[in-house]
Amino acid sequence: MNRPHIRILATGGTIAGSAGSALKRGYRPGQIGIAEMVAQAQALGLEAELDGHEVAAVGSQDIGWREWQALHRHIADAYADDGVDGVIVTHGTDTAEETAWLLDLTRPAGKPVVLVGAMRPADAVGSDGMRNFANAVRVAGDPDASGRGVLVVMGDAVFAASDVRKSATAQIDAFRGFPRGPLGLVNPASLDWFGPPARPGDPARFAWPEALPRVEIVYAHADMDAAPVHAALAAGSRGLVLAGLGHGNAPASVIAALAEAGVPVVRSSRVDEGSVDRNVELDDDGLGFVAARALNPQKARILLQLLIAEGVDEIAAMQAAFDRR
Ligand SMILES: NC(=O)C[C@H](N)C(=O)O
Repeated sequence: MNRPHIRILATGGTIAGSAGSALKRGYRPGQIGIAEMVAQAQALGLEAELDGHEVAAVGSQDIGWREWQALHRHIADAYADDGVDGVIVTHGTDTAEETAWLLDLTRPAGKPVVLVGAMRPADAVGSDGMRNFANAVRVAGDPDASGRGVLVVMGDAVFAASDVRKSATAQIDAFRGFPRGPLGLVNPASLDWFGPPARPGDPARFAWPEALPRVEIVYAHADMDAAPVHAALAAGSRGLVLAGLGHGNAPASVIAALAEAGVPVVRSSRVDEGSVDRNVELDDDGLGFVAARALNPQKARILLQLLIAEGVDEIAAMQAAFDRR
């Protein structure tokens, strides 16, 4: 079999991070250039041809619209290039789930697109970066990875963009999938999928938007008032996501302010696990809210931004998009 040709799009993150000493805790993300990373990977003898582009060199806390536009364009170029079999995006782990989900919603489920990061910088004792990278090469080069949407490879597991979430601040095993766990397990020598691709041949769900509208997340807590809702609206938010208590709840004064906000409101939860469903403790039909279902607040925000950008304004149509995920 021919060796797959994989395009690496580098954005920085801890996978390219350096502390300057194996024993230092402090480090800076995005220090190792793509040429060096590709050379290190090739020295492992991976069965793939790699070419690299540096899209950015930042911690993913600084990733946003500019980098997303560039990634989307580079991935479209890779799709159009018959010589490229798959794409890897090296990315910080803090916002990997948001980038993966945005790309997943705006790209057809064709050639594999795999995000990969690391929890420890490249020069740390027991660094996970090169192992995760070698795993990502195995996934991106596997024809069976296509038709699964954008994937995230971390900690020897492969996750779907819709499910993946960072759920630990520092452990190597920081990523989980909800409601589905991993789609497969991977190591540098082997890859096992737990089922066939769910979306073979699926087109993109959304066209790439000209801009993303401002959507704020309101984080709920005990003894809260409606000031954050008013502040978000004053800042020009065109939609709101509630990172709610439990099943997407908030104190009565906050719910009243959300119902009167005059912009679409999606109820999600600050709790890490479980779905937020319609009309359970709150009358979503009467209040005009959308239930985020299994999407966490940061991913609900991206979906709401795309819906608003596309001109969708009916609550039922928005709810249908969240029901489908
Ligand atoms: N582990 C990491 O990659 C964290 C880093 N702050 C980033 O997201 O870029």
